[in-house]
Amino acid sequence: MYREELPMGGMLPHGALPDHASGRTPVWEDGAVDLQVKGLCKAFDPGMPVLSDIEFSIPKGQAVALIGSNGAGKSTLLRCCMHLIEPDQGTVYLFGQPLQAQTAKSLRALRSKVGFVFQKHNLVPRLSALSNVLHGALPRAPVGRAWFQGTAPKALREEAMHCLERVGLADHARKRADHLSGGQSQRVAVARALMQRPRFLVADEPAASLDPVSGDEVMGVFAQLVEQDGLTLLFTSHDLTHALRYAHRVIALHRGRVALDSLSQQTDAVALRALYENHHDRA
Ligand SMILES: Nc1ncnc2c1ncn2[C@@H]1O[C@H](COP(=O)(O)OP(=O)(O)OP(=O)(O)O)[C@@H](O)[C@H]1O
Repeated sequence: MYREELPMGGMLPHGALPDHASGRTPVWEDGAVDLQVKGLCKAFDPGMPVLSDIEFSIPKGQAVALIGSNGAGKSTLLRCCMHLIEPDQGTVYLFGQPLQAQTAKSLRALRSKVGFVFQKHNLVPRLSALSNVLHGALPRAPVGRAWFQGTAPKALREEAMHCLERVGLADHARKRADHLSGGQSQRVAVARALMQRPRFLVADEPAASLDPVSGDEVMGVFAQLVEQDGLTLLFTSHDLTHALRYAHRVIALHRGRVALDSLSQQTDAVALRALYENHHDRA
């Protein structure tokens, strides 16, 4: 059902992400686990838990949508998963490594394999799209001011162009970031994340500030990267339709707890929608 509904402008290859409606889901057994969360709890104020007993694992290559209403704890969970903020309890394993046991240097090394994309793309406005993409190489390449004025090594510039091609923006490489549309800017942010050569993409509401067509284009780019490059994807969204369309698996948070997980509950699209809307009504 959802396959025919994809309004992707041809960006998602036919037969790409699994079809919740048909119940056809890939087998994820015995593969590497990129992210494992065990017993995670977080409160910003004493006695006011924002996240309680969160548990899930994401195998390599899986696309997971984290959905929930405002204040459900989605962004806090993403940040705890990458140790951008410290959980109060629980353990997070990234690529099999427990994050709380890492030194600052080894944490940076693990995180360098994760490409982040946020709702606000945070591009440098006066720099070109290509220069913004080059920023993604900074963790692995020597930094130089002149770099961003066009003297980055040829190999890196070619790689950045390739990243722009992947998001359909090679023609806009020389355009200043502040002359791009919101959807184009977000795709440049995805290209910048790709320049990190990530294994895992994490996106916090990447389509929330975009119109529906641009939002679908950005999500289609993510879907293509999952399908073609085998990248793992974790994104938050308020939009159940996006979640069903662009993720293999949907995890819904409700008041800081996992209220449903489409993988463990083997829920089809109709049941998932009903469950989610039921949770919303009770929120
Ligand atoms: N730094 C912080 N200090 C105090 N409270 C915080 C902080 N960050 C988040 N919160 C609180 O934690 C709760 C969950 O917020 P979070 O941003 O994780 O939710 P969300 O599901 O991402 O919401 P939205 O969809 O609106 O972005 C909210 O009540 C929020 O006020």
